[in-house]
Amino acid sequence: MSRIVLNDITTLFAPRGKGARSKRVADRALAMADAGETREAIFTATGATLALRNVSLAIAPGQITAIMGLSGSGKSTLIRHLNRLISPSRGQVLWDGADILSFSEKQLQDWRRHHVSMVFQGFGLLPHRNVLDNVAFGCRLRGDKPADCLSAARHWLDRVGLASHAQSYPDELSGGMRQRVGLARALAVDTEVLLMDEAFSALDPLIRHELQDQLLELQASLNKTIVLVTHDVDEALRLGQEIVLLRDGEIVQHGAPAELVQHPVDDYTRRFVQQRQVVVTG
Ligand SMILES: Nc1ncnc2c1ncn2[C@@H]1O[C@H](COP(=O)(O)OP(=O)(O)OP(=O)(O)O)[C@@H](O)[C@H]1O
Repeated sequence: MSRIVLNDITTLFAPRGKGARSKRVADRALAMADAGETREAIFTATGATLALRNVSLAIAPGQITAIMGLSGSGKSTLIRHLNRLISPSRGQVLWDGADILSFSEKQLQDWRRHHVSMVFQGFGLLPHRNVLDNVAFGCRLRGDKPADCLSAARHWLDRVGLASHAQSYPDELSGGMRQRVGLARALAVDTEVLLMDEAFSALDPLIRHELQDQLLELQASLNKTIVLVTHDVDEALRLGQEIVLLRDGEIVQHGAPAELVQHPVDDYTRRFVQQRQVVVTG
């Protein structure tokens, strides 16, 4: 059963402003969204961007879910709801049935440290700490014993093929190596859920491919719940066991890769998956 569920999420980014005015704008934009107005119409009338509209999604446990869609379709906004980096204007984000939007700051911090980690596109490494300390960082932050964190860090550095670079600093590594460090750091925290926002996008195609293979190899034994955002249809189809296709903030289709390829629900989905080069069977 899914531990993490988005329940009818609608998210607006209102123009900067204060108090009553800002609330009036948000209410008007929500009313327009409910009336089925387009994003453009809502933006023109209110200045608010409708990033997600009525998104409901149960994340498959122990599998890789790939969120794909064009630029601006709402992918990053969606994944950031899963660890409450962004809160919706309306709707619920449930963890084992409890709404994480009602968590206190302390509960939220504890929950993130124990259950959900994130790998970013920009690597997010600490420049003044060596690779080993960077990998151990999330585990240390959680308050685990330093020796345990270092031992986990060594283990994961070894698994991503960077054991010999433990004492290097981030600026001494290539982009691909830095992303491996980011991945090792997320794995060293050993959370059940791993969020990856365009984690491989900045890398050149060959290295990207290599890292995708590495992720698949690791996942074969880890069986983590992984949610990854990508605008690259090949990456989504290679890695995802479940694919969620977004358009203009709405889920157009959600299913297994073969389902999207063989039974696209509309022309948009068909055109999207037709760009692929990978072979999808099943
Ligand atoms: N902080 C923000 N303030 C205002 N608008 C925002 C903010 N973040 C995102 N948006 C808008 O919300 C919409 C969805 O953005 P989002 O970043 O989720 O899309 P995306 O699919 O991840 O795009 P990309 O692939 O280009 O990163 C876009 O129209 C974007 O301009």
